[in-house]
Amino acid sequence: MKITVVGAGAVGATSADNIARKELASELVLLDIKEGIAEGKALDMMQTAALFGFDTRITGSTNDYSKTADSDVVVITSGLPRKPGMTREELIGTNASIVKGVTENLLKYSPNAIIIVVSNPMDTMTYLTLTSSGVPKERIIGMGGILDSARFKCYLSQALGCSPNDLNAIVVGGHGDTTMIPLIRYATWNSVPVTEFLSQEQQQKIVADTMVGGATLTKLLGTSAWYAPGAAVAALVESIVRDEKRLFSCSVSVNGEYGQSDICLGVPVIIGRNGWEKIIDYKLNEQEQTTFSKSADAVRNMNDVLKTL
Ligand SMILES: NC(=O)C1=CN([C@@H]2O[C@H](COP(=O)(O)OP(=O)(O)OC[C@H]3O[C@@H](n4cnc5c(N)ncnc54)[C@H](O)[C@@H]3O)[C@@H](O)[C@H]2O)C=CC1
Ligand SMILES: O=C([O-])CC(=O)C(=O)O
Repeated sequence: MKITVVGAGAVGATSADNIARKELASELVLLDIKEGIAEGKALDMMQTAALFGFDTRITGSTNDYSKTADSDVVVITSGLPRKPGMTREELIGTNASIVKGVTENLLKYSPNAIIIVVSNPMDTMTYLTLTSSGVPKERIIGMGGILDSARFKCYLSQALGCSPNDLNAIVVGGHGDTTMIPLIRYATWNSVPVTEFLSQEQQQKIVADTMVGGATLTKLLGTSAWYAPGAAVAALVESIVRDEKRLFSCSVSVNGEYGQSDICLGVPVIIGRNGWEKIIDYKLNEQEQTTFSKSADAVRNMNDVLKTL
C-alpha cells in the first residue's frame, strides 16, 4: 500500500504521522511546494519508527510528483488555512487553483488513486476535484464530517460527563461554520438518546459549539487546527486500506440522496477499499431536511464562485 499526502504543513504532517504510526502503508510520501519541508518532516518522522515500532517507509518530495507514482490513496491538504475572523469560504480564491493543479499532477502518476480532499472550503474543493478530474465519484472523498462528528462527541461527552467512546453522534451537511448540521436527535449514549439526559439549552449549546468548533480553535491558535483533523484523516484512510466499511460522514457526490444532486456534501456513507460505497439514508425530519437544503444552497453558491475564478 502506497499513500501520498500533499501539503506537509500542520494538517498534512499530522495526517502522515498518524498514518505511519497506524502502519496503514508500506510506503508514505509527503510532498510540498516549499523546498525541503517535506523531506525534513519525512526524515524527522522516519526517526520515530524505532521508537513507535512501525515499518512504514516515509519519504519527502519538493514538488516532484514522480515520487508519488502508483499511490493507492492520496490526501490533499495543500493550501492556505484561515486566520482568526475568517471563514473557510474566504480561502476559495487561493485554494481552488492549488487543489486543481495538485490533483492534475497526482493523477498523472496515480490515475487509479482514491483522492481524499481536506483543503478548504472542503465541500467546494471536493466538487472541484470531481468535476475537473473525471475520476469516478466513488474515488473522491471530502474529509470534514468525521472531524465535526468527533468534535460533536467531545462537547457531548463534556456535558454528559461520559467517555466519548460511549457516544454515537454524527454531523452532516456542509463543513462550514453555518452549514454543518449536528444531528442531536440521533445522538446516543450507549444506545440511549442523549436528548434524554440534556436540557434544551444544553443541546442548543452543544450544537452551536460544534458548528463553530473550527473557528474556536482558529481564534485560540492563530491558525486552524491540526491534531483532530490529522486523526480524522487517518481514520478515513484506515477504513479504506483495511476495508473496514466504517460509516462516516464524508463529503461525496450525491445523486438525489437527501434531495440533492450535482453537489458534494456531508452525508453518512460507507467507506471501504474502493472508496465510498453507499450513502445511508437517515430519515431526516422536516426541520432537519429544511436545514439540510439550506446548507446545500450555501455550498452550491460557493461552487458557483468557481466559475468566476
Ligand atoms: N477539511 C477539514 O476538516 C480541514 C481542513 N483544513 C484545511 O487544510 C488546509 C491545510 O491546513 P494547514 O495544514 O493547517 O496549513 P499549512 O499552511 O500548515 O500547510 C499547508 C501546506 O500546503 C503547502 N502548499 C501550498 N501550495 C502547495 C502546492 N501547490 N503544492 C504542494 N503544497 C502546497 C504549503 O507549502 C504548506 O506547507 C487548509 O486549507 C485548511 O483550511 C484544516 C483543518 C481541517
Ligand atoms: O476551521 C478551519 O478553518 C479548519 C477546519 O476546517 C477545521 O478545523 O474544521
